[in-house]
Amino acid sequence: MPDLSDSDNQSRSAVGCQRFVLPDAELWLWPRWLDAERSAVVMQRLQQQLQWQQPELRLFGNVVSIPRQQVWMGDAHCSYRYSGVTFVPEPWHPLVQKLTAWVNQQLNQRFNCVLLNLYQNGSEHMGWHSDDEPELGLNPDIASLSLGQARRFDLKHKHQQYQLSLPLQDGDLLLMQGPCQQYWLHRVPKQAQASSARLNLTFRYIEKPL
Ligand SMILES: O=C(O)CCC(=O)C(=O)O
Ligand SMILES: [Fe+2]
Repeated sequence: MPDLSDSDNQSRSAVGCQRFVLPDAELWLWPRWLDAERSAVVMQRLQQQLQWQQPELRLFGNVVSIPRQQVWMGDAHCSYRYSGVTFVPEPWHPLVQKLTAWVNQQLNQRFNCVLLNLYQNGSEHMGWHSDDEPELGLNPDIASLSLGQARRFDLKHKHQQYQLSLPLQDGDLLLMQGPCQQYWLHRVPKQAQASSARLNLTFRYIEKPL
């Protein structure tokens, strides 16, 4: 088992980090932030050890299962409501907690909850949305770590003709900053040629109520 605390990952200013300055958003990408060996271990353990769920959501009046599996995890106060359903967080899995601490240290963040998404193959996907739930506050920073099968991550501006696609590969860490969630949508589209599983973790911060 690779020691996840033995990090030689690059800091934010290091070579290898790509910065995308967009209208109304800023993105940072650290390709291969997690090396292939660590990534494979993390992916295998989390696939096996988490209680993956496929909740039903109400979308435009219809009740449908989400086209992927997910786990909502974090500090106890981090309940999260979207599409008419409230998700109470699972307690921290030690490996997810370690990754979160690691991301926080390297990105100078204080993420305290994580949405884990498991896409078994290219037919599983996530539609256009913004992570703009009120719990996250205005202009939240959101980091996303991708493991396994490479998938396309699309972004499009809500009011202007801007679009962007990033191929997110095994081990890549992406940070969305600025008013990205207010002005942009993002999605993971279906991709027929993607035959194996991808696990994605999005790190978020929810303030503790007084
Ligand atoms: O799987 C991904 O890369 C995107 C996940 C995402 O957008 C989300 O969890 O809100
Ligand atoms: Fe999202």
